[in-house]
Amino acid sequence: MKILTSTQIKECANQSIQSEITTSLELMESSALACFEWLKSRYSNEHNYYIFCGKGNNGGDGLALARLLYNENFNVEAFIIQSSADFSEDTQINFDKFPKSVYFIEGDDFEVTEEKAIIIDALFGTGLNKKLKGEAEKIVSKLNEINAIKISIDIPSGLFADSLPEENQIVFRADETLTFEFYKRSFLHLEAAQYAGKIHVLDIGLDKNLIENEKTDNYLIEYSHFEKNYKRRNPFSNKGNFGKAIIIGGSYGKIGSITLSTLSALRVGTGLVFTGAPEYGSLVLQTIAPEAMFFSCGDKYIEDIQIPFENYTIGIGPGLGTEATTKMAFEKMLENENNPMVLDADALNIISENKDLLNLIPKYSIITPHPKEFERLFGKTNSTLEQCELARKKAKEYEIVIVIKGHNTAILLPEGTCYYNATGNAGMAKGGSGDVLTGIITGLLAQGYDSKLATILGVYIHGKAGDYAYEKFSQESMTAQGIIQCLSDVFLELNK
Ligand SMILES: NC(=O)C1=CN([C@@H]2O[C@H](COP(=O)(O)OP(=O)(O)OC[C@H]3O[C@@H](n4cnc5c(N)ncnc54)[C@H](O)[C@@H]3O)[C@@H](O)[C@H]2O)[C@@H](O)CC1
Ligand SMILES: Nc1ncnc2c1ncn2[C@@H]1O[C@H](COP(=O)(O)OP(=O)(O)O)[C@@H](O)[C@H]1O
Ligand SMILES: [K+]
Repeated sequence: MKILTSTQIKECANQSIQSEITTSLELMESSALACFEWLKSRYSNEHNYYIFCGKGNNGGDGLALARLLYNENFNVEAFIIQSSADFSEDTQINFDKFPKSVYFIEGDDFEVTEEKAIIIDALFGTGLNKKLKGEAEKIVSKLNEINAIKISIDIPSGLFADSLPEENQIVFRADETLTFEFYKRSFLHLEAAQYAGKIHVLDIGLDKNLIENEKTDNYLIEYSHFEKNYKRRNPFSNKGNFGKAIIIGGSYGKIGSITLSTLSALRVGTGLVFTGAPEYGSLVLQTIAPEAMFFSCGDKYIEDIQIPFENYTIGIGPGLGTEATTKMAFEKMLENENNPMVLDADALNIISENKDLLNLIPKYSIITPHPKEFERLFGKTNSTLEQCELARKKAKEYEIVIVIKGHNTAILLPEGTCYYNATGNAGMAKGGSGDVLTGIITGLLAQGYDSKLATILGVYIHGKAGDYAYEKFSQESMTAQGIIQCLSDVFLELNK
């Protein structure tokens, strides 16, 4: 899914209107209708709906929604922010059409009975031009204190689509946001996402051809991406058709991480998986992952990396350690390899201590830092959006794929595009989840997916398996091994 800026979204709406595909009033009605249908499918008319509206078009959506709810006998009260601004043209029409009287409010002079209350935030949408202050700030502050179900229309009031809020900025805190046609980019960054709650993208009937023509460098990964690019297994194939993944890592006390990566590479369909680890780990690896082959790279730590065959894809880093001999072995390996590989964890920590090594990373390799590892590699930034933009620059500069892991993992490609992921959950915020991702991406790369696809599909599958593990085991009880187990659910779904 494309992620467009608020200006582009407005442009799409304007063009739909100019080409007489729709009128602005019809767009408002269809937005309100989409919200109404969504609400109706989830909440009964036992609730009391308190709809807070501004005088712009976001408020118009709110007033049209209030009318639709009222006409179907829902309990609705509409509140309108008292301000010197006039209603926008369409909002005035919807204000006139609302059959009930409304409350004009200033500051905190309004009451909401908390029991069974649903607060709908239609104060400001994408037309907000600066931070909330004065009366608007007071209203939102009070709404944030009320104990009720809170739903924002299009975007939480006080938030911008294309930039992030500062600390202490007043923003409506929604449980759910009903956003129109596109994810706003800010929803994919922690600092803003905390205000938006669960995001639901509603179709309001904007012309899909116009959307198709809009240019962007930011996308959200969707299931269709996976469906379209997934390579089905030919019935006549043999193990030689599905690549050789070489997983390298592990050290004394950290054999578990390389075992997880090995199991993950096996579970995404790789033809042959080899694990290069210290001798110390061979028994564990051969017992837990008997399908993989083992080659020794040292005693307790990795000291020398000699890969005993050709045509392979390396994934290196989990549990690798940063012993002096390991660093040397790693550097030597980087000097000798030319094919794209996956670099994670300690492989990145070693590079952080010697930035010249960045230049040795083979083109189109994939690095998978979490935000702290990214910071150690490329420096501090003031926000996750700035970090993402720095990653875009670095991905271009070194011609590598950078995966910044987190709730909404961001993938930055050498050509300058960013793909965000929305699968996964907080049950994955545990040691070992990242090792699974390394194994998945290495396995896909080994099977002949190019670096871009291996990463996009890998990150998506990893989160999706995490979501299945959540259903099966709960967020608390799921483990990295549970994620690996649930990879089969993802592939079964795909093969249905
Ligand atoms: N473009 C689209 O595709 C569509 C947009 N719609 C709705 O329209 C919204 C955008 O509407 P508008 O552009 O009218 O803008 P908004 O309704 O977001 O806000 C504009 C109003 O807020 C006031 N305002 C702006 N910044 C303020 C601030 N910091 N403090 C106090 N007042 C402030 C302005 O004076 C104006 O009255 C969207 O978020 C969406 O809800 C939908 O109705 C239909 C389709
Ligand atoms: N709250 C969350 N929501 C979604 N995914 C998450 C969340 N927390 C962690 N993850 C995912 O789990 C993985 C954690 O990786 P990482 O931080 O390297 O952990 P480790 O090194 O312990 O395995 C990443 O892929 C990340 O995207
Ligand atoms: K809003």
